[in-house]
Amino acid sequence: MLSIYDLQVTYPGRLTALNPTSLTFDQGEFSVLLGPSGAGKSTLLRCLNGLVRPTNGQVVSTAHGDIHSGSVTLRRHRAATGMVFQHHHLIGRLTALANVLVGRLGHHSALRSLLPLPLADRRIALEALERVGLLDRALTRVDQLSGGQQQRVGIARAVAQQPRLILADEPVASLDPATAARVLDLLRTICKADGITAVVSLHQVDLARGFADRVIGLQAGAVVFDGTPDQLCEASLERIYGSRTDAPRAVEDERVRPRREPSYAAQPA
Ligand SMILES: Nc1ncnc2c1ncn2[C@@H]1O[C@H](COP(=O)(O)OP(=O)(O)OP(=O)(O)O)[C@@H](O)[C@H]1O
Repeated sequence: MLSIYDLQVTYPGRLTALNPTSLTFDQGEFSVLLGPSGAGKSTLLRCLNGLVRPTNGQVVSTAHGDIHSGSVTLRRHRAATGMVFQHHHLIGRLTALANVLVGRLGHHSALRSLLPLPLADRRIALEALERVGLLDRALTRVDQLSGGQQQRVGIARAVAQQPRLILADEPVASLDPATAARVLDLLRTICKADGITAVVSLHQVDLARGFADRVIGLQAGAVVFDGTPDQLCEASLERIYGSRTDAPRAVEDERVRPRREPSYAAQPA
């Protein structure tokens, strides 16, 4: 569905945030990126939607080929890619519905999106809000919603985009453990129902174990683990986090979903 080949990112100042890396993300796969701060998780995610242009290597989607082969290709790839951020990136003074409608803008020309969007877009946005359980809050300003509700609006906005790919950068980092598990469960459920490929960066190992089909561990800009959650043992965590004591503490909450059988085979490291 989406592959990266020898992808490398060196930022100005010559800091290499991502060493040459090759990975393939299969259609419908729910992958979690783990790694300590500065390991390169955000850089990898931002490369996947073309927000960061790699120093070397390629990002190739089945639908569009090399995403940097032209501005139209990049625009199409981005239109098919939903983003979910830690701090939501919502407009607080606007309603939940207005924020979700932002997800529809990529389906229209810049000129057309200056006009009110068609009713069909409003229907899609309302359906997305219904799927995240917030239809009754459609006309509430998002700055009057809780953090968990705001993140569900962020997910609805990505879903309303009708994407093939969702990239989520620490989507539950600002939430309490129980809310974090519920929001992640919702994201996974929607991705699985719609066959959306998801790449999600997390700091909580337990959530990765509970929700991922595949875990990719990064350390200092290199992939040091690539496998199923079952394969994520103490030694793997040590490779990712450097030492056992550096690994984020387990989330002790019975509402964290129990591990299910992984639906995807381990990828080669
Ligand atoms: N725009 C930038 N310019 C220069 N250096 C950058 C830039 N963005 C990130 N970096 C550096 O690249 C490295 C990887 O950063 P990145 O944000 O990808 O890590 P991360 O794993 O997402 O970290 P965190 O978990 O703290 O968000 C870090 O050393 C960071 O300081």
